[in-house]
Amino acid sequence: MTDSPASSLLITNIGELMTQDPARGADGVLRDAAVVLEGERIAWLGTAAEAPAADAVHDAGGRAVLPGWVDSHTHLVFAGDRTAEFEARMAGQSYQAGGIAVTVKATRAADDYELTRLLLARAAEAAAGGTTYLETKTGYGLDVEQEARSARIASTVADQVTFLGAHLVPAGVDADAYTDLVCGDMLSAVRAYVQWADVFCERGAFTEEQSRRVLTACRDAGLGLRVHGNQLGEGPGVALAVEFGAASVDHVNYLSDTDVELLAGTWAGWDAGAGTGRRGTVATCLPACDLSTRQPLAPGRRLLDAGVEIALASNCNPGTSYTSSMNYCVTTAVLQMGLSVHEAVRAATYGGALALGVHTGTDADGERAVGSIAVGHRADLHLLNAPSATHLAYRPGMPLTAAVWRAGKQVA
Ligand SMILES: N=CN[C@@H](CCC(=O)O)C(=O)O
Ligand SMILES: [Zn+2]
Repeated sequence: MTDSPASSLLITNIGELMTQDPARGADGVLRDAAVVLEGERIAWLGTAAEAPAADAVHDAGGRAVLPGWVDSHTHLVFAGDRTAEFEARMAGQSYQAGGIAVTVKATRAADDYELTRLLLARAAEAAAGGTTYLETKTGYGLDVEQEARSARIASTVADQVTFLGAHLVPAGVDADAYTDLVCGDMLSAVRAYVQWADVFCERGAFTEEQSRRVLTACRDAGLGLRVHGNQLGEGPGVALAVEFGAASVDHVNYLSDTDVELLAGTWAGWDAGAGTGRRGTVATCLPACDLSTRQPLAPGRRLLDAGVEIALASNCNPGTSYTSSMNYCVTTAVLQMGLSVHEAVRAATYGGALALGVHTGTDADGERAVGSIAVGHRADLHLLNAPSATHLAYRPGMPLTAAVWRAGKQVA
């Protein structure tokens, strides 16, 4: 059952409130805590004994509350299914970028109503799993009209939208001519609907030179930049992302020492403890994708130890990662990537917000910071069916999401 919207809501009797607010120091955890939501924002937090009165009360029953997940990398605007490709992969075939074409065909064939319905269902599934802030991408249209349609539909559902016309060169099309199209008419057609641009810089997708052209054109058009890089082997993706000052480079499975040094260099002016200073390029790790493609897990531990800020995201898409479960990503990061629970939750909340530039302050639209629990931030909260966040790793696969508030409204 969902609460009806109240002007203020006190969530009290919280056993562990993991704020992920850097201003509270390395731990940022409050015990026996309470939070007051007022409209869309967090109005107060502190110990339950000191909580002010509110219009309504929700008893957390001693359970844990975290910031809602910030899923900073998804591809949710698609139709069709790639089960056969997944089965072939489980039987030993390797992932090839060319599989994207199967989804492009199905997506082009779906009408607006169907594509919107599918996207809404996926966004609802993500919210039910604790995701309160969602980025999604185009990239299954791959012509001017279809990319613009994907961007328009995505913008009606997702919090932020990324233009990924440079996902794959369609069969039978000259790669350089297609790159020109991405940088020209396609970019103009999507521009009104997107905040970011991305390029799949990988063998079988876009070369370094083509990626550079896409990033230059999109930067000149005023878009923030992100890169799909170093997913299937070492390559120029990370270096390009750093050169262009991209907000994030995603996948990062195969990193040279130089790649790690380059990423770490972007964070030289950042105080991770305080969450202040000059933001660098986030390394976004996608563990569900790594498992589904049987790639080595991204070296999250190595990146953190080098001083790189990381994010965890689902990469929900029909080819390499058909799940939006951020609980699963966090579980995997702890059990298999060597992150502590606190580090994994941070990467899936504050880290995602950093990767999308919404970790602090307000943006031009007056949107509030997400990914951490602090006064004035958007009231995005995830109540676990467990006394602590540790249970996400301790009880893998269990249904631990008890309730979710997005912008102050209970959505699960
Ligand atoms: N790597 C490129 N793009 C997606 C996969 C897209 C697909 O295979 O449909 C990814 O992030 O894994
Ligand atoms: Zn992706």
